[in-house]
Amino acid sequence: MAIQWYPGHMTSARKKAEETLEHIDIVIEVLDARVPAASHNPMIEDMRNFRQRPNLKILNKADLADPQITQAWLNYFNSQPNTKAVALSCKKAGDAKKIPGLCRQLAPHRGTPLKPLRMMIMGIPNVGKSTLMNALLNRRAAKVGDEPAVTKSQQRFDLGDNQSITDTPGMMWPKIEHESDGYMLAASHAIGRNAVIDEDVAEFLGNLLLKQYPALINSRYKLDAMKLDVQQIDGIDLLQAIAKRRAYKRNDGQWDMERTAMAFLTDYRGGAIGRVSLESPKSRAEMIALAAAKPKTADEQPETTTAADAP
Ligand SMILES: Nc1nc2c(ncn2[C@@H]2O[C@H](COP(=O)(O)OP(=O)(O)OP(=O)(O)O)[C@@H](O)[C@H]2O)c(=O)[nH]1
Repeated sequence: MAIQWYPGHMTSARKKAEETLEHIDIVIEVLDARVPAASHNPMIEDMRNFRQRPNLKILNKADLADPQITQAWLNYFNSQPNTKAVALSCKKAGDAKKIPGLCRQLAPHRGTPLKPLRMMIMGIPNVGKSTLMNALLNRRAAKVGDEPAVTKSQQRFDLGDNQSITDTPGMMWPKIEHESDGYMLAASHAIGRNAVIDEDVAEFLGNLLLKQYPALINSRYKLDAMKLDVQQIDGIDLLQAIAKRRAYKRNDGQWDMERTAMAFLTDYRGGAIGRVSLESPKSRAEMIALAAAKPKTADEQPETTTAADAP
């Protein structure tokens, strides 16, 4: 899949974030609770470690994620040094209000008139940074939209009580190592439509959800009424079944798979299928072990000098 996910404005956003971090006490990294590892930007980790700043990880959109898997992720993140993790839904009134208190626990020496607590929200596009910001401020200070890269520049706000918070634009990193991460990010809308083919993303998502949540898929799309066995079909079969059930046809009489893919992705993004997570700490560890065991292609091999090359 060819994904152009590193537009120029993200390079300047990264440089600006590096500068601001010097004057920040806590990094609040917002993740998508349905894909907490895939939505973690390793560049943020590098910057944070360089400045040795503690880290509050917000597993946001927890209202859309599988609660059991979210708990497994919280256990995993909370076992990491200098890190605290919480799952919440920024859309729920009150959830975001817990954040300053949690940050104070990570930086107990801050939050006085002489040493205010300076927090900074970071994360990839569309994970809910601006929604969180607005919930903290009780007003629409930052623009929100269900598409990547709505926020274009940093904004700093005074929260009162010797606390300030800086919102940053969504930041991606130049090379996504695992292809499945690219698909998960596209499904969750961190990567825009112009970078990926919706039908490929929908097929990937269909395969994954059929395996992990067959009952939810069956119930949403009434597959048994179409005499389809949810255990036996794949992502393409699922999309074709949705196209037929909803009678999505093009003018030339063919099934409209583009419209079907969009409808399926919209269902997932809005939670219409149910509460689902695309990865767990266990599935993540398995995927990484598998990728490490896979022989590298010629492109991925480090350059080596063979005896034949020797002078
Ligand atoms: N269901 C649900 N949706 C959420 C939650 N938080 C944010 N959203 C939605 O997710 C979409 C993206 O939210 P934003 O706050 O604009 O995300 P952002 O991270 O600021 O995005 P960029 O500006 O692209 O970096 C919007 O449609 C929000 O309404 C949540 O906790 N639950």
